[in-house]
Amino acid sequence: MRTPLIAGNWKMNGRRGDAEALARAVEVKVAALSGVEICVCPPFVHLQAVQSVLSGEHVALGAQNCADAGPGARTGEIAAEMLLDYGVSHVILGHSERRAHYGETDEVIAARYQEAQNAGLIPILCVGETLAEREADQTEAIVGGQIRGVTERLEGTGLGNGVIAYEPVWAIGTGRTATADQAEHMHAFIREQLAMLEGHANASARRILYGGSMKPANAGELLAQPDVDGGLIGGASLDADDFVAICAAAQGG
Ligand SMILES: O=C[C@H](O)COP(=O)(O)O
Repeated sequence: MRTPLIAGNWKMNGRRGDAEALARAVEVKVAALSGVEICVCPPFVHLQAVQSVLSGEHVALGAQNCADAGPGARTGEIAAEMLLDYGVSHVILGHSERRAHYGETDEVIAARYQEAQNAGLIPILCVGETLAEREADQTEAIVGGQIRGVTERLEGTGLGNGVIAYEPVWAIGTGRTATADQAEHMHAFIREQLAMLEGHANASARRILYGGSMKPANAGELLAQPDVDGGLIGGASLDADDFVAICAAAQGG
């Protein structure tokens, strides 16, 4: 039984006051929900402000990245263990925006994943193909390569307690979501790949989230798919009502 996880990726949005207000609204509105884990991932500089308005009972706190090495000479980076001081439990890694704008490779993403695991954080590893790759019939090759490219570099614990997020790049922030069939096909494919890498028991226990223009209007159908175990939500996570409606759709899903 996989408990669904809905994670809000606030990306690089909002000033401190906006972050506090959004977190406060989410905290109040999700209190009545059950059977779903909920996490919000504000920008680093707002982690403390958001932590201060969350009770810790209903909404977990996530970061949007962590460093590929321990504390030391890494200007501009945040070490995984530093996040622990702010009550952070989850960390998004390998988001397509990080891959595209900052050149993050599977190698560096694996190093970040290892650091996150060593600090006791729950990594949310993002994978997904671009539109050109999909149109060239390369979707499975790309996504399978991303999964292997990180998993095969991890020591000892493998993926551990991590979560996978399938995010087709062409669906991110575009309003064009994958159909429920497209999402389920790729989630089942990812689970097959995981089974080969870490065995059936681990693969069937691992949560695989969908991300890419998930909204209240399409969340129910996507989350009803057997291999879709939650969502990584961008735009809709900036509106408390929309985000909570998606969380409600995931209850018991
Ligand atoms: O991390 C979240 C994804 O990039 C999805 O963003 P979106 O919901 O705005 O399409």
